[in-house]
Amino acid sequence: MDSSIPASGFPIEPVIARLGATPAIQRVPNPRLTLFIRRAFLEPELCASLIDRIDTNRRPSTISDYNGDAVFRTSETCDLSAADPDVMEVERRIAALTGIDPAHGEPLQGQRYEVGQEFKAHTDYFEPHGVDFEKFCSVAGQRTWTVMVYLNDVEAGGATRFKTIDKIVRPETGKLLAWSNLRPDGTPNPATLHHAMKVRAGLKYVITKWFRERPWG
Ligand SMILES: O=C(O)CCC(=O)C(=O)O
Ligand SMILES: [Fe+2]
Repeated sequence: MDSSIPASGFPIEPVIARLGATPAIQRVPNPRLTLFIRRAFLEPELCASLIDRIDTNRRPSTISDYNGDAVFRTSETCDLSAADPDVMEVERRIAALTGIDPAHGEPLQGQRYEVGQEFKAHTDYFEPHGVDFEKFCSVAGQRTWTVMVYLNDVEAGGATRFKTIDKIVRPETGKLLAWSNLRPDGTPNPATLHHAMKVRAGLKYVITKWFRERPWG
């Protein structure tokens, strides 16, 4: 572990410096949001193996702070086993990339979208004044960083749109996205708003890893 990186990923500057110095990573140039993209972070074989896990173990996705829209998030979710060697390999690589302590991470999840499924515009941080804040954040605190990896090339649709900064990221096998949900001053950043747009043809698979202010377990 790199001792210069805060275990939680906050303050964000040391993580930004580390990611910024990583070969093959690009930072999306925008003053309002810290967003990095790394293509081909995971090789196709590992992605395929994770897709198998997600296919066999999925359940309907859920949301916090229910907003009355029953079709806000229509995808399926898979809780990936921390004892699975492929999952352990992904965890190890995310830790090596970011320097953030795995103890501050929620268990790795997979998400699967069929044609017509989406996750409408949302933020990954929990609304500090939302009804569910206590329930989701009393132990581990707020979400600091989001790391997600697309596991396949989607035939049509399924891009991730960061509305506020007008940036659209297209799914591609093994492509990683990492962003800070917090601003440098620690407040949640509304410019992280993102929409997993409807898949138009084929299937879409991603994995998501969320880091917290305090240890998870
Ligand atoms: O599938 C995507 O493109 C984004 C997924 C996402 O935003 C989430 O699971 O929180
Ligand atoms: Fe999200």
